[in-house]
Amino acid sequence: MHRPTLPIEGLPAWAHLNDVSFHGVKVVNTEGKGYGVVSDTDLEATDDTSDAPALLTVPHDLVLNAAAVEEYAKEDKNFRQLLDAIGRRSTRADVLLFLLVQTVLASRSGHSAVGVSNPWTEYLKFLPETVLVPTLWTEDERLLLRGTSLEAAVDAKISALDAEFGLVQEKSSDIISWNDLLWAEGASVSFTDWIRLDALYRSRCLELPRSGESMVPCVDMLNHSAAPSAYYDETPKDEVILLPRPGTTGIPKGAEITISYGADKSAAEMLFSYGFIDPGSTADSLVLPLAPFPDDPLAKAKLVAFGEAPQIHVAREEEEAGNGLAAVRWASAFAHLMCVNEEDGLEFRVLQQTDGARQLRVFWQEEDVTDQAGEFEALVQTHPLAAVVRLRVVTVVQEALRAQLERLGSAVAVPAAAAASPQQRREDCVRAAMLLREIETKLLEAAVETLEEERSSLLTDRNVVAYLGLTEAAESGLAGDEVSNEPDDFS
Ligand SMILES: C[S@@+](CC[C@H](N)C(=O)[O-])C[C@H]1O[C@@H](n2cnc3c(N)ncnc32)[C@H](O)[C@@H]1O
Repeated sequence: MHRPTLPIEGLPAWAHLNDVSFHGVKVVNTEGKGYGVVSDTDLEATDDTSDAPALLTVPHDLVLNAAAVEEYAKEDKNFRQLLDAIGRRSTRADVLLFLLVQTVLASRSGHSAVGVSNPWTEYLKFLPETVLVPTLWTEDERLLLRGTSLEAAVDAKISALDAEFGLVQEKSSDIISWNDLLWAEGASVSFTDWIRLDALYRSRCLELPRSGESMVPCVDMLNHSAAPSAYYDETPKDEVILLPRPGTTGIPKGAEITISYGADKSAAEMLFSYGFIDPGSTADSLVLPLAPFPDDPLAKAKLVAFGEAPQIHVAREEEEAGNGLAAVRWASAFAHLMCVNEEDGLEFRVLQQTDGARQLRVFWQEEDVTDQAGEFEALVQTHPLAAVVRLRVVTVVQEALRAQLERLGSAVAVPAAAAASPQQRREDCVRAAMLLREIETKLLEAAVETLEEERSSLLTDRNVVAYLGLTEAAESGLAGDEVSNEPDDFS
C-alpha cells in the first residue's frame, strides 16, 4: 500500500488547525534520528516547572488510545462494524485497526464509501515511512541477531503478527464495504503494511499518567536521551503537555529537546521497540526462554500449571558506589518447578469439579499449591533437600546460558560468511546488532561465572555431599564395580 507523505514543514499548519500549540520549540529533521524537537529560542533554566509554560500542548481529543477509538466508532458506523468484528482485544489491537483504516483512507483520498477522516488521517502523512525495528529488518539482517535474546523474540513476534493479520483479513473480508476498501480495490494492504503499523505503534506509543497507553501527535516527535531535558504530563483537563525537566540548565536555541523512553529498558527491548540502542541509558539485563527437560514426563503438566512462558532473567545490579563491583543477578521461577519431581514430593492431580469441568491441581508435599506454581523457589526452601534442588536449578540455568553464549559466539562469523549480499544490510542494523551481541555476551559471561561460584559452594554443602554420595553408591551398585566420577547429572 502506498502511504502518502507530507513534508515536515507542513506540521505547523496542521498543528494550528488542530489546536496544538508549540511554545519556543519546533519539529525538524535531526542528524541520524529522523525528526526531532529543537528549541526555537533560548529557553531559561528553571528549578520549578509547575509555573513554567508548557513547550508543547496537545488537546485531549487528539490523544489516540482505546477510548478514542471507541469514540471514533460512535461517529462512524462502518468502523464500528469492523471494531465489533475484530477489536476490543487490547488497546494496541484497537489502535492498529484504527491506524490501518486511516492509512488506507489517506492513500485513497476521496475514493472511499466507508471511513470518516479525522486529524490522524492527515497527521499520519508526517510520520516516517519506516522504523528500523527488527521486525522490519530483512531476513539477511535478522541473521545478525542469531544467538541474542532477540532471535526467538523477533521470530515469535513475526509469527504473532502473521496470525493477527490473518484474523484481520478474514474477519474484515466478511464485511462487503471493508472487503472492497481493504482488499479488493487493488488489493492494496499487505502483511508488510501490517508489520509497519505495528512498528509505528510500538515505537511511538507512550504511557500517559492519566490516559494510559496512548499515541500523542507531536509529542511522538521527541527523541530519547540518557540525559533528557523534558518530560510529558497531563493537565487536569487531560491535555498532554511537554515541560522542561526541573534542574535543566537552560536550553539554548537550536538544541534538541529529548525525553526518556524508560531507564529500565534493556538493549534488546530498546532495539525491539525503537530500532536503536543507546548504550548510555539501557539497563544491563536480558530475558531468555527456557525449555523444560525433553524427557520429563511431567513437562506438559508443569508448563500448564506454570501458566506463563518459562524464562530466565539476567541483570547486572547498579554498581555500588566506590567498589567498582556490579553483581549479576539471575532468576527463573520455572527452573525451580522444572527441577522438582515426584520423588521430591511433587504431584499433579486432575480433579473433577461440581460442574463437570476438569482442573489440574499441583501438590507439593501433600499440600495444594496450585496458586503458587510460580513460587517453587520459596516452597522448596523448607525441604530437606533444598540445597540439592538448588544445585539442579543452578546447573540447568548455567547450561542454558552456556548454550546461549556458544550460539552467540559461533554465530558471529555466520552471517558475514553466509550472506549472499552483505552490502544490502543497512549499516544501522549491523551496528545495532553488533552492539547487542557485545552487551549480551558480556552479561552472559558474568552470569555464568556467578552461577559457577554458587555451584561450587553448593557442592560443598553437607546435604548435597551426602545426597551425591548416596546417588553415587546406588549407581555403582547397579553398575557393578564401576565407580562414577560424574556426579553432575542433576537432571
Ligand atoms: C517517538 S519516535 C521519535 C521521532 C522520530 N525520530 C521520527 O522521525 O518521527 C521514536 C523513534 O525515533 C528514533 N529515535 C529516538 N531517539 C533516538 C536516539 N536517541 N537515537 C536514535 N534514534 C532515535 C527511533 O527511530 C525511534 O523509533
